[in-house]
Amino acid sequence: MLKVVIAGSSGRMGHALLESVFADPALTLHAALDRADSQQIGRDAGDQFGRRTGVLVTHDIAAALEGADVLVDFTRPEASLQYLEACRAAGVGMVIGTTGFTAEQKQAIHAAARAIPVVFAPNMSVGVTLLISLVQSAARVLADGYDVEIIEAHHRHKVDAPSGTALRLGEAAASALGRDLASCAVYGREGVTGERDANTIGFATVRGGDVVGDHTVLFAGVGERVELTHKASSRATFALGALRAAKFLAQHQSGVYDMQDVLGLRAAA
Ligand SMILES: NC(=O)C1=CN([C@@H]2O[C@H](COP(=O)(O)OP(=O)(O)OC[C@H]3O[C@@H](n4cnc5c(N)ncnc54)[C@H](OP(=O)(O)O)[C@@H]3O)[C@@H](O)[C@H]2O)C=CC1
Ligand SMILES: O=C(O)C1=N[C@H](C(=O)O)C[C@H](O)C1
Repeated sequence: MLKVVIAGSSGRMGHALLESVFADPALTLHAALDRADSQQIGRDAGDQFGRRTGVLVTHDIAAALEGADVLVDFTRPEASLQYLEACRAAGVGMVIGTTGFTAEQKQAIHAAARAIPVVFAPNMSVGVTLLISLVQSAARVLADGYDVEIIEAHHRHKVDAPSGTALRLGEAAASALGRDLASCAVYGREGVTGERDANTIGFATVRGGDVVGDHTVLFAGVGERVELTHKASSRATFALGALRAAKFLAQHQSGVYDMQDVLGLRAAA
């Protein structure tokens, strides 16, 4: 049985992860972590599902990692980096689903992954992992005369924009087109913007209600458009992917992996 620690256990993804761990006989909940000031501290991690697990929610990271196999993190960048340092010190692998990292914070993840295995992906669903490959293929075919725009929609509670997935899709399109996303991205438009620069990749963000996560990559040419869309209807898809990543880590050495590695799609990318 793989012993899993869930960070951010009282969050939206924390709930989805706990449910998926309880449903998988190959996994056992080793510890559940939350903020020191969370009202969940000291309560049974199964309380919100009407079950008794014997695992009390804690903020003691070092104690939570004792004897653990993997930590799964869907929190905020500053919390993820604290968990990462503790995982590095304890020699425990980590699945990072959190989004919104700066370039420097991403470098810190790569540095820690010299010592421990890390799966780091802004979207753990099978569908988005496939979408990344489809976008790369489409961008190669539609390299000339097609404008690339990325549209994403999420629930009203999301704090980062554009979504990590939208940025990853933008990187996939940019690399297939031989561009650098940092210098060609346009994040929203307002006022007299002038005509569209053909070399840019545009991003548009929608926030509202309970949208789990929609992403469209639009290739707009003259006389036609190609739209590649993924819509998540349940967080279970992300949780199942993250737990698949946790099992993958148990078989791998140090390094940074993504969901293409976990799903064995790397060669096809
Ligand atoms: N890779 C993927 O497939 C997916 C990634 N995500 C990403 O996962 C992250 C979490 O999303 P979601 O579950 O909706 O967010 P929530 O806000 O619902 O949950 C975040 C959890 O992290 C905790 N947390 C926040 N800040 C800290 C901190 N400084 N120290 C310790 N714990 C902290 C929160 O505690 P508290 O409530 O007390 O603040 C909460 O338990 C986001 O970055 C999101 O973009 C989401 C879905 C899929
Ligand atoms: O915050 C969310 O909810 C999600 N965040 C991820 C992202 O930023 O890409 C993935 C998913 O779309 C849900």
